[in-house]
Amino acid sequence: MFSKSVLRTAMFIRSGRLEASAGIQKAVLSLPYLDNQRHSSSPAALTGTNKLKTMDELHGPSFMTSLYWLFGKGYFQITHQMQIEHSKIYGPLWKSKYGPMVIVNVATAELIEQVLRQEGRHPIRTDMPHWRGYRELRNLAYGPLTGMGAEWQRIRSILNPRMLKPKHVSTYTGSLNQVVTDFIKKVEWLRDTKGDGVIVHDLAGELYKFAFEGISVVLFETRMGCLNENVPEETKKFIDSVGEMFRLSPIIVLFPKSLWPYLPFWKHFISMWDYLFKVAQDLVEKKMAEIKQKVSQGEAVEGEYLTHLLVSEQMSVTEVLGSITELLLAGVDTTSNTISWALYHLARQPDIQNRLYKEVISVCPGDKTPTSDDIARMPLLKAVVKETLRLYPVVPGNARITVDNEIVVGDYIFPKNTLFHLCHYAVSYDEKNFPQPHTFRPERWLRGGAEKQQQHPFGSVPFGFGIRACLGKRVAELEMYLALSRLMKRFEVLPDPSGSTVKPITRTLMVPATPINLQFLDRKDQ
Ligand code: HEM
Repeated sequence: MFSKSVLRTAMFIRSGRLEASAGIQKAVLSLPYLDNQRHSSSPAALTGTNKLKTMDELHGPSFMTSLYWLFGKGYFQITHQMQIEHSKIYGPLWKSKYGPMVIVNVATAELIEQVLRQEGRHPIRTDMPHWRGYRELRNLAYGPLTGMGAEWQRIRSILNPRMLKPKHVSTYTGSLNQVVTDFIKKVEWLRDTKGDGVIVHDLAGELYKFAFEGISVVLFETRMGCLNENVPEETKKFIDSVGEMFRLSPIIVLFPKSLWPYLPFWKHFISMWDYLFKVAQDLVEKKMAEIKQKVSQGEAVEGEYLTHLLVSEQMSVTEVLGSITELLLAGVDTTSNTISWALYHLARQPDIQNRLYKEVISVCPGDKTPTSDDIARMPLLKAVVKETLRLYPVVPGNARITVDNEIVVGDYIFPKNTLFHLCHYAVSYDEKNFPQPHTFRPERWLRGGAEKQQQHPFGSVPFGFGIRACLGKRVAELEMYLALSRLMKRFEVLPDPSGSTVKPITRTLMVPATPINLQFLDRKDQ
């Protein structure tokens, strides 16, 4: 099950034919599966050299060539496609230069596994100077997205249990199901009042409000009214601010920090962050007032995520605010876009949709709403989500900086602080990993299938891997499973009659380039 090339490299180091530093030896030799494997040659040996190459020897586009690809050839918004094109030109490992920044691109499942398995104790995605810069400017705390080092680890250890432990996550099912009920009503209303009785326009936009309501109910135990007929102004502004912040982020980071204050959009970027923190601050303050009131009346203080964080006093209020803001930010268009893409494909493949419908009604007949136990008995539903995330990895290219030690990747040795760009998108479209890679085929994920057994475990890792992996994975999955299963039960989903297709673009995250419009017909038995 583990990558052959990691093993080959590791075996090679072990055989003593390689001059690697003690740090690398330790990192690679600590791989748990090393002793079980027998491979005779390393990638270096395969190329006929016993010496690892250095980063200087790695080829790839110059700064000017990269700029030409981004802005001349128009790949700026489709950098995920650029991964595929560049891997065809340069092979699975290449170096891109962006001014003073050098990025090592990694584009096979084996090599991605190698990078991730050699991570140190405190992995870093990127140093996010612009996001961290805002927090420094306003004297705010870093959250799980922007935190680093031991401080990040401390925050994660406090945030993790109630986000990732199945016994805690399953307690969110009831409130999430209420949000799904309201979303179904909203779909009916939108279709009947604005879509000639059949169409819901801009489904991703509507699901964004659903996801915002869903994550708010988990974090704050509060309904935000995002699914009301008239969405509160504050929510609309929050949505716009997240969008603007994500749009400006990749542009700002291209400039040196000293120039940021002079950029025409820097003030706008700051004001967007101000608004995001303000919304979170209002919610935290509201919750604190509720807790104080309960305490003063001698009542027991019980509640979900935010209450737990505030009451347990493991974090200061400023730290709670920093983390909650980042959870809100990370937890909305990730899930909403995935649900949108899943419905987009199910609408185009009625056979899969019908099988899914049958699976759902056999586990949850009549009016029964699904529980986490029910979801466990819906393998096709899970496969649909996995396949959607393979085709549209929300984070199509993830970054990693190796802070703790030098690492060996393929035939190369990289120094500390190398910035890797893990090309997940290119890998999930590699037909060696996924035959017919452009086709939506959930069955490739079903257990027992021949294809499943051949898949490389790092072929599609949409939530990341290791201790820095997604904090909201379990909540996101629960939310997506509940929404999709109940939508399937209630509606037959068909494509937009205009026949328009939707492509993804990358705006920090991968999002639909144009609105997704779908028809929602009542199931005959409803
Ligand atoms: C379909 C839904 C989602 C996908 C595909 C997704 C994917 C990811 C990925 C790929 C990462 C980076 C992992 C790494 O670097 O190895 C990440 C990080 C993160 N995600 Fe998610 N995510 C989703 C939903 C959510 C939700 C709902 C939340 C909040 C409740 C959330 C909170 C976070 C946070 C806080 C981090 C940063 C963790 C850290 O750096 O320690 N995500 N996510």
